[in-house]
Amino acid sequence: MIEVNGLRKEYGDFVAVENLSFFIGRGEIFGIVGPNGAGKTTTLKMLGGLIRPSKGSITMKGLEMSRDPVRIKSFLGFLPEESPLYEGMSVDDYLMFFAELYDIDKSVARKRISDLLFDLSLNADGKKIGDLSKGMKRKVAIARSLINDPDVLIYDEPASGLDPMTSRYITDYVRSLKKAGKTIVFTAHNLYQVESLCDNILIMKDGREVIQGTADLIREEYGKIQYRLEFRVDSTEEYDLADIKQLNGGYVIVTDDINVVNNTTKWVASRGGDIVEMRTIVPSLEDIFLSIMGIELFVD
Ligand SMILES: Nc1ncnc2c1ncn2[C@@H]1O[C@H](COP(=O)(O)OP(=O)(O)OP(=O)(O)O)[C@@H](O)[C@H]1O
Repeated sequence: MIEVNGLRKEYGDFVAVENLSFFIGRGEIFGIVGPNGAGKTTTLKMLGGLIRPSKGSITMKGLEMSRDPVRIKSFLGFLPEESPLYEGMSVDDYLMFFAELYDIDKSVARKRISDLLFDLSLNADGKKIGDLSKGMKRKVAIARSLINDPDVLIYDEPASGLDPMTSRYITDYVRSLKKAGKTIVFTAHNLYQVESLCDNILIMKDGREVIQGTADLIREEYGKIQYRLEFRVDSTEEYDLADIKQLNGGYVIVTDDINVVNNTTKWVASRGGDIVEMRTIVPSLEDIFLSIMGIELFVD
């Protein structure tokens, strides 16, 4: 459904996205995660045809974005990170306004709007958009992204910054959109959300791919079982088996090598020290993500 090859985006001298390639099958959910500034929004904007890549190609349903942007946009639904809404309009008028932009027949639009409001549990009671809660505004933006009944949805952090209930609701709603056959690309900061929703995940850092694949593949590649050994000895001056950290008057090592654990245990015993605790840790996707980002885990 979507094929991206060698995508690059420069802003002046700054390269925001570099050599990104991926493939998304019909009806799949593809999640892009990465720290602030990783290039996620820039990537989505290129996918949405809002900005032009400096290099590389985007193909959707066999159409090339650089050649057929208008045709592609007719089957796209784009949800920006922050959606400017017309605050003075009612929800119905606002959605009808966008339906008209898409040239949708009035009676079809009316039915679609009423279905969307029902599906999203969005009862605005005739209020102006400006008077709605943050979660309701997000739902209005989602409804707008669906007004043309698109096949492909590009959602920038659809559920972030919302209360847990609305966030959960939107996550479940995205899942139901997949069931309805939509292909979805979205960015998120919440790794649990990504893992629960996505068929494939792309982790980005500094504009580049770190890894992509299923959550299981990422776990296999980066999520080796870790051993955490905490011990006490008088001095670690002669210890050179692993990186060592001081903690609570003792020492800790974290390693994926069981031999290091065994040899450290022997070394501690030979120095007359004590093992305080030995445990194994199966990293979650969140742990893997943080460790890819260079954050040291499991030491404390
Ligand atoms: N119009 C622009 N001009 C110059 N630099 C830009 C522009 N838009 C984005 N950037 C830079 O490109 C980099 C990637 O930005 P982008 O918004 O794509 O990151 P992101 O991964 O979406 O971050 P966040 O999680 O904070 O939304 C950042 O360093 C950003 O400052």
